[in-house]
Amino acid sequence: MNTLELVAPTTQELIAAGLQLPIMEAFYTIQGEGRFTGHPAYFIRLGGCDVGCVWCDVKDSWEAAKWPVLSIEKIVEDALAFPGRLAVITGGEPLMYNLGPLTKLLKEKGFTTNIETSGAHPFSGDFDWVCFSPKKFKKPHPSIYVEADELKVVIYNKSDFDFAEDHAKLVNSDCELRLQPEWSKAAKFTPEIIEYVKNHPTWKISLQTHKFMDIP
Ligand SMILES: C[S@@+](CC[C@H](N)C(=O)[O-])C[C@H]1O[C@@H](n2cnc3c(N)ncnc32)[C@H](O)[C@@H]1O
Ligand SMILES: Nc1nc2[nH]cc(C(=O)O)c2c(=O)[nH]1
Ligand code: SF4
Ligand SMILES: [Mg+2]
Repeated sequence: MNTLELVAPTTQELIAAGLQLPIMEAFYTIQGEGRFTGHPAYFIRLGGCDVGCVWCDVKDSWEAAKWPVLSIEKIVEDALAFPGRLAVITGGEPLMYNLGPLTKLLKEKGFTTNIETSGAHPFSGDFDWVCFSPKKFKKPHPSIYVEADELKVVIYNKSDFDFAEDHAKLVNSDCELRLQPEWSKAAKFTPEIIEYVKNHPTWKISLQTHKFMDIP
């Protein structure tokens, strides 16, 4: 006699498959940074990051276990409640997860998909725009360099200009290059970034405009 045993997958297996993901928060706002500054967008912030930037503005996100695990169907259903159809996947570090199923479903439902990533984990997902923000605290995975549409380097100290140039050599020639002042050092570094961009015109400035507008 044949016995057919059906074992339900565990949460860990569903997360590994990218069918469920830990969600710290999701909110409809205005993209504050980079290429799509000013565009209305639905942000999906995944929990979990192992990069450890000393100046990270969302340290609460780091511990994945703190956040509820939702199915990708629920994540996309929640996004559909708002009129905008630009979805930004961020974190935490979103590439800690398999983003294939979530981005496939978002696109099936009519969303344009953008990602904010440090590139510290292997690339996954179907994205219309990849914003790559490399970090000294954990080396990017080599898979990010061909994917990046935008290189957005945070300037926290002087050596970050050289770090930015080193990464500019590694991305595609059509990748947009931006320097973004670290928020707490913005008063000190914004004037230097302005001079740098004027003297190195392949670069542009990105500001965290949502913080000036006092929106999420
Ligand atoms: C919070 S991170 C999440 C996505 C991903 N872990 C990453 O770092 O790209 C989103 C963006 O905010 C930037 N960021 C984080 N903290 C910042 C700060 N204090 N000042 C300026 N930019 C910051 C990151 O470099 C990244 O471009
Ligand atoms: N408005 C707004 N724009 C953003 N662009 C990137 C953000 C992020 O934390 O990934 C972010 C964010 O947290 N809020
Ligand atoms: S990689 Fe992103 S989420 Fe992680 S610590 Fe750095 S800025 Fe924060
Ligand atoms: Mg942010």
